[in-house]
This record gives sequence, structure tokens and C-alpha cells, in this order.
Amino acid sequence: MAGQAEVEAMRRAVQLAQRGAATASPNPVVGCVVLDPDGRTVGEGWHERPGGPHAEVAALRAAGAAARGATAVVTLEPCRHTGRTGPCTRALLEAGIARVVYAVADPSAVAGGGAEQLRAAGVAVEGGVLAEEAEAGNARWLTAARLGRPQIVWKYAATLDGRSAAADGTSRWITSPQARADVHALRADVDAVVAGVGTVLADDPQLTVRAPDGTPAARQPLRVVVDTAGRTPTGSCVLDDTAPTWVATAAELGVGPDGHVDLQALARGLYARGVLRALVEGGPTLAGALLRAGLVDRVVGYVAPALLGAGAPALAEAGVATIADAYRLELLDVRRVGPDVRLEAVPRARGARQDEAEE
Ligand SMILES: NC(=O)C1=CN([C@@H]2O[C@H](COP(=O)(O)OP(=O)(O)OC[C@H]3O[C@@H](n4cnc5c(N)ncnc54)[C@H](OP(=O)(O)O)[C@@H]3O)[C@@H](O)[C@H]2O)C=CC1
Ligand SMILES: Nc1c(N[C@@H]2O[C@H](COP(=O)(O)O)[C@@H](O)[C@H]2O)[nH]c(=O)[nH]c1=O
Repeated sequence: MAGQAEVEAMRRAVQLAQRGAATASPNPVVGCVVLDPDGRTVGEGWHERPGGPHAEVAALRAAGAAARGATAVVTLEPCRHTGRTGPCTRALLEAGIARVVYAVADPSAVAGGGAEQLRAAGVAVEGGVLAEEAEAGNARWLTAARLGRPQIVWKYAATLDGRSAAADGTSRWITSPQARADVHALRADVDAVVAGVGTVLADDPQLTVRAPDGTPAARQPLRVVVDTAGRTPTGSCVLDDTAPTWVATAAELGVGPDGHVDLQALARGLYARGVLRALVEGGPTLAGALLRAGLVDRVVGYVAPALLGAGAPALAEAGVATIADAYRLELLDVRRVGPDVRLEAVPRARGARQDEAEE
């Protein structure tokens, strides 16, 4: 059982971890406190940026010789892999740490298993201390690590009758400037903005984060065009130099069951590029295919009080033939944005009706 001093040290380590909140991505935030056998803090550290020292290494450096026989209290299970820096398990062993207390297990295939390795080397190891607090501070990274892919948010803009373009293909603009500013806040909060080549051909979108006056933000997410045969025209706005762009083709990723880009490979490819959360901005065909592939974790809909009566629906074929197969979602949030309504929802298990789900 972790003693009082260790629990307090973990609380401190959770705070320290947050110092890396703005800079650690795509790495996790991690904090570490080294306690001597009397429970006194002899070193503190946190992970600041990818390529920089891990929290354990920073704390061990601060502790110096006092680390021998001491306890390392760390918010994430120490890694056992060599990435840009060496494994933390080795650093802990070399420093002579006698006991390791961690909060959350490392779910990643390459880095996980550190606890076992330390135990095998004779270190006393205890996990799960203040796990909830540490988990909350690292939710984005942990979700992606457990899935082995980014969290995928599908955003669409539609009229009250559920259309995302008019009969002639025009769709600028369905929603208000206020709603579109909200979309730019969504973009600013993700690592990639994804669209199908159909949207690129129809809209020539820029897919960047911009202020209302058009000024691009300093930090831009990766732009991704899902484009089986590489039809993205040279000169497309999405290929300008405002932000990096990945044109994801079948030549690179292979084809999925429907003959287009393999979407599971796309998801893994995004993760490999450090994308922890991706925003899919259509169009309806790609959104339907992602839903079928089980690759939509959250939906954000902007609904404008307008009617079209004809034109493309917000969502095309998604593998639903009968009402029992409908995707049912749990509504998390509904609010007005200017004249429009913004809805946020998460998919539930297929086929679960609202009334059944409430029983
Ligand atoms: N209001 C809104 O929120 C939005 C509206 N729109 C509107 O939607 C329309 C464009 O729709 P749409 O053509 O459906 O656009 P999409 O962006 O969904 O592009 C569809 C294309 O993506 C490519 N693709 C690559 N891999 C896959 C895959 N695994 N599954 C499915 N498609 C794949 C396919 O072409 P290929 O196989 O050749 O690669 C496919 O034709 C325009 O009118 C635009 O204005 C678009 C976005 C948002
Ligand atoms: N029409 C429509 C949207 N369309 C989405 O925005 C993209 C344009 O991005 P950009 O060129 O960066 O401004 C477009 O290709 C499509 O994905 N979004 C909305 O919030 N409201 C709207 O009414």
C-alpha cells in the first residue's frame, strides 16, 4: 500500500505533469517526484516536449545521489523502450531506485511493460495510485494509445432538412460566421483536419485554422486528403504552404473492402504521425465510410435554420438498411451559436434504440 507521503507526492506529480500540457503532445504529460526513505522530496521532474528528457529522468537528475534507495512516484508507468531518449526503466535501475509508485499503466505496445521489467530487476512496484486524477490529466493521449489510433471527431454543417450542399453542389455557406468561428476553435484543438477528395474537388477548401479576418493561426493541424488515386489537383488550396498536408492514397495505404483508401490503415497512419485527435470535415461519402468502419468517436453537427429540399445529405451511405440498424448517439451538448444550433454526440452500440437504452 502506498503511504501518505507517496499519495501526496503523486498529487504533486499530477500537478507537475500539467506543466507540459501545452508542449508535450504527441507525447503524454508525465510528472515525477523522488522521495527519500524518510518521505522527503529530493527531486522533481516533468516531461516538457518530445525529444526532451522524460519526467523520471528529469527528477532523477534533480535528485542526484539521493536517488539511491529512494522511491520514484510517477504519473505514468515508466517506459521500457528506447525512443528519442533511453528507457526510463534503465535510468531508474541505474540510479538505484528501490521502489516505484505509478498511477496509470502505459497502454502502448512499444513502451508498456515497464512495471514488469522493474519487478524482475528487484524493484518494489505499485500501480494505480491516484489513477483517476492522473488519467484525467492525460485523457487525450491515453485514449489514442488504447485505441492505437486518434480519437476521430466528425463535424458537419447542415440545414434543418439535413442537407450539406445545394442541388448544384454549392455549400458556402450553410452556417453563420459565428458557427464557422466555432469550427475554427475545433480545428485549433486537433492535430489533423481530414477531408475526402470529393470535398477538395467541390469546395477547394483550405482546412486551416484562421481568425475571423482570415489570419492563419501560428499552430496549424496537419491537413489530410483521403484520395484513393491521387486526384487532388496541383494548385489546390489544401496544398498551399500555410500548413503541412498529407495526401493519403491507396498506393501508400492500400485499399479497404470497398475499393477506396483503407481507412484502418489511414487511422494508424495518422497515429504514426503523432495525431492524437483528428477532425473529419466531410464530406458525406467519407463520413459514411468512416462510420461503417467504426472510426467515428464523436459527432459535432452545426444545424442552420435553413431549408434546401434538394442536394446532398449530411451523411451518405453508412451501411444502414433498416431502422433497427440505425446508429444511435448519446447527446452530450446542445447550444445555440449565433442563429445556428450546435449538437455534440457520441455513438452508442449499433441498433440500441433510445427507449431501450433508457430502460
Ligand atoms: N456542409 C458540410 O459540412 C460539408 C459539405 N460538403 C459538400 O459535400 C460535397 C462533396 O461530397 P463527397 O463527394 O461525398 O465528398 P467526400 O469528401 O466525402 O469525398 C468522397 C471521396 O473520398 C474518396 N475516398 C477515399 N477513400 C475513401 C473511403 N475509404 N471511403 C469513401 N470515400 C473515400 C473517394 O474518392 P476516391 O476513391 O477517388 O479517392 C470518394 O469519392 C460537396 O458538395 C461539398 O460542398 C463537404 C464537406 C462538408
Ligand atoms: N459549408 C460549410 C462547411 N463546410 C466545410 O468547410 C470546408 C471549407 O473550409 P475552409 O476553406 O478552410 O473555410 C468545406 O470544404 C467543408 O468541409 N463548414 C461549415 O462550418 N459551415 C458551412 O456552411
